[in-house]
Amino acid sequence: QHLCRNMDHEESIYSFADSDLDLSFTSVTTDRTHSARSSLARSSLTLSFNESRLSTASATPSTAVPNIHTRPHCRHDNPNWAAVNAVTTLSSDGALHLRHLQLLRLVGSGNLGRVFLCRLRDYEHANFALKVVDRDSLSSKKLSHVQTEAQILSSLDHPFLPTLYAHLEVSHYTCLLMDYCSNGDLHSLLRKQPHYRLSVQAVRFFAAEVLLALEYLHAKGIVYRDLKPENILIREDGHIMLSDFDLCFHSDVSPKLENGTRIKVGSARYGCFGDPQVEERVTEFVAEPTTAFSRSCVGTHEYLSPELVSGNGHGNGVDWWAFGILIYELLYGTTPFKGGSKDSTLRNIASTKGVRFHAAEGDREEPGMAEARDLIEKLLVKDPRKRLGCTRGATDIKRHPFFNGIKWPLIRTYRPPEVRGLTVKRSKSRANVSHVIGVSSPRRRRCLWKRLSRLMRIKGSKYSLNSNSNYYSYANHNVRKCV
Ligand SMILES: Nc1ncnc2c1ncn2[C@@H]1O[C@H](COP(=O)(O)OP(=O)(O)OP(=O)(O)O)[C@@H](O)[C@H]1O
Repeated sequence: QHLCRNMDHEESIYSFADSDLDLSFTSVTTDRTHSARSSLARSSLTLSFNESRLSTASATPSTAVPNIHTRPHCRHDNPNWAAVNAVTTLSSDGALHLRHLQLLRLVGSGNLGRVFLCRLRDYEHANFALKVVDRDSLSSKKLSHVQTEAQILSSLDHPFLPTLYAHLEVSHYTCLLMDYCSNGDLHSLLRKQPHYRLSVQAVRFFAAEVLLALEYLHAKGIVYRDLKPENILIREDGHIMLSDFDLCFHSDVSPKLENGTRIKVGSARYGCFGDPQVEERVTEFVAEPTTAFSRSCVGTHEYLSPELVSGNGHGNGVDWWAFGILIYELLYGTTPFKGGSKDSTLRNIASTKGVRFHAAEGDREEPGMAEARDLIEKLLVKDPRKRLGCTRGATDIKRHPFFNGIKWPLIRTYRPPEVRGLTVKRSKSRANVSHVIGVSSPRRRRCLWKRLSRLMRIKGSKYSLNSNSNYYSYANHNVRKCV
């Protein structure tokens, strides 16, 4: 074992070579800031009736095979890629090895493995998360989950999903190098809020980002099946990253362009700020895995949909149900069908009783709550055939009044809401903005905002905009036609 330990500010830093490995890391300190997942985190269950999983990829050998996932997420403005590329350029076989990594601390452990904060040697500014799975300690079923996760991770390219920088198979360990989320998970953040509740504006922000992540997964035919606040990590910049793909299943999807959908738009005569709404027929892209089917009962009790509980088979609708539960929990601090025990929770879900909203006494109705309740009711429809999202996916959900005003392509540039316990670092990197809106430099961005502000002044608006404005400034004022 080649571990060199360097105690620095009570932080253990480990550098190691690939040979003679012991990655049990029993002596590594745990992250105290986020203490990984809170002890109240709910664990996922897996009960297989007739497993239909992704075909599993064969293990990648540890050496001599380039294990870097350079495809499509390789953007020059991502400092993590720059660091990985620099290291692998100097590596004799062009591959990344464990010896290139420095483990800083343990950030959490789950069913399958442990996750460490780490850096590449000599690249102090690029933080990564390394998920280490000891394959020898896992059942064949859990091993298939690891392979599912690795396979899905390697196919993702979305700002609200993890980038897999490298996949290492070393001895009996599988190591996945991903983006590190310094703000912990949404479940821990929720527990820091009064009554475990977030404001409507904060919920709208997080839900909108989760919706985009689910939309992307579904467009690839991936049904996620484990949506819950514990699996929504928060990056350094306050934007989300959905994690934990071991319970996903894969299905075919046939993307379609649908003509003739009627949507309400601001009238051209009134420009950005016109109240009168006119209807317009639009062509929409719909990519929803409506034929997805699995019988495995997987997920987390409080988030299981009725069709999952019944065990007669389920499809894409389980994610839209869970999305409804998520919005409910973020707003109300608890889940709607929770009972005194796991069994009674499952009974409540399976019963014909609909969702009920528990307002705490003395609660003032926040603007947006009525829309939120309406959306929740439409998502928590027990019959998946009638549930919002099940036929046309996120396309229909995005149009719900709860999300009114959100400029979906710009959401990556919105400033995250101010939430107790959330420390947001404004990224100076261009990657922060260019991924979605294609504005390639801060200078160009400033120009865009200047032009936008000028345009708004011309239109006689009393509102001013700047690139740091919080997203709900946009949400409240319809600037649709201006951008
Ligand atoms: N990229 C990351 N950045 C920061 N923390 C992370 C990251 N990935 C995972 N974690 C934390 O590490 C812990 C375990 O991670 P994860 O849930 O992926 O492991 P797992 O073994 O798949 O767990 P599960 O039991 O949910 O299947 C969690 O507390 C999670 O919040």
